[in-house]
Amino acid sequence: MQPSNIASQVHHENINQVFRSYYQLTKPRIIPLLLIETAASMWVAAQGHPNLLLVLVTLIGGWLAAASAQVINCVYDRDIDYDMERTRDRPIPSGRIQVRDALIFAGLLALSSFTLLAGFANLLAACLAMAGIVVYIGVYTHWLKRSSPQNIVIGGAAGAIPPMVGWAAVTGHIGWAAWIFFAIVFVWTPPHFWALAILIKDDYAKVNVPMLPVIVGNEETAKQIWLYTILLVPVTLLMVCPTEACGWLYGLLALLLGGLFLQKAYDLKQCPCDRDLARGVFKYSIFYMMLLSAAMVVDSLPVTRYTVQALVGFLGGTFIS
Ligand code: HEM
Ligand SMILES: CC(C)=CCC/C(C)=C/CC/C(C)=C/COP(=O)(O)OP(=O)(O)O
Repeated sequence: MQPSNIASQVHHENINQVFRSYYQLTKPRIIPLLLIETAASMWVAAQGHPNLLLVLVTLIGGWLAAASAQVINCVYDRDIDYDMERTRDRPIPSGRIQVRDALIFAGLLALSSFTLLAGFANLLAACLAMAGIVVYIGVYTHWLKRSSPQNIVIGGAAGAIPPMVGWAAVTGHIGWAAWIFFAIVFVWTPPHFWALAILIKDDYAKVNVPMLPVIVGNEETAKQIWLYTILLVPVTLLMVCPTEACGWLYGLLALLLGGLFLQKAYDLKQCPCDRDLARGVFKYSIFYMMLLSAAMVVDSLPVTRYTVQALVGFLGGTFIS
């Protein structure tokens, strides 16, 4: 190969590496679920037919805001990320990205998110996305993560904001159903995170981050996971009654998915040191939120509503006659 070709190949690989590092800084694997919730909320708010261009714009705006929040979190936590095995290879602790560059990147992401949402959705959606960044950084990362075992209970409010962004983008206000979707994610977050925290508590203990299992042990954490899961099921049903934002198909699926969640959380409560059970609850929590969101979308579609109505009418008629 010619020296000039080798130089150009090396140059391309370096550029790819830089892009990859900035992408990695946004903790990209977490964001899709936040966007799935945002989209589901938009489908429910628009009763099954949201403007698809608005959905696209809102998801891009939501992605930019969540990415900005994660980049600032990576800057703030670079000291502990360096000390934890799991996070040592992140772009800042491994020296691939400088703090100043990361902050500029985060600023540009937040600015693009605000501009896009304010310009093409509405100001409320844009402000809510910015509130998500403020709560995640101010309340969770700065205030509570290193000082309280309840850090993710209160700080988890940040992760519950995306459905509100979606609702606001469609309706221009925050309705009751949007608050209930917020509550669903809020109550779901402790089982989601504490199950994982049982698995990685040694890492957190090493850097003095008081995650619940580090402070109270696996048994009490598993009990708390169980209690939050019990609370989660009725909260999901509030979307059906009294708000009537979702129909009975969603209600049925929410019960089914919630029942499985309860089963897994109960098994973990019985054997709090079983790492496979903890991993099972963590993985299921993600699957659960995806399917619950999908259930909201399917339920909101006009075709589903007609079919369920017809079916209820038919069964009712058969039953009466
Ligand atoms: C304060 C609240 C939360 C905390 C502390 C938390 C913490 C974590 C942590 C530490 C991981 C492992 C990530 C890694 O190894 O890099 C994780 C994974 C994940 N989280 Fe959360 N989480 C929270 C809320 C949420 C919310 C609201 C969502 C979305 C609705 C979410 C979705 C996910 C997903 C999808 C993964 C799996 C990513 C993968 O495939 O590796 N999390 N979470
Ligand atoms: C609307 C909007 C902008 C919302 C943003 C909400 C958001 C980014 C939620 C993510 C929560 C999360 C994955 C925390 C990871 O905890 P950690 O950072 O303590 O995990 P670590 O131990 O892996 O660093």
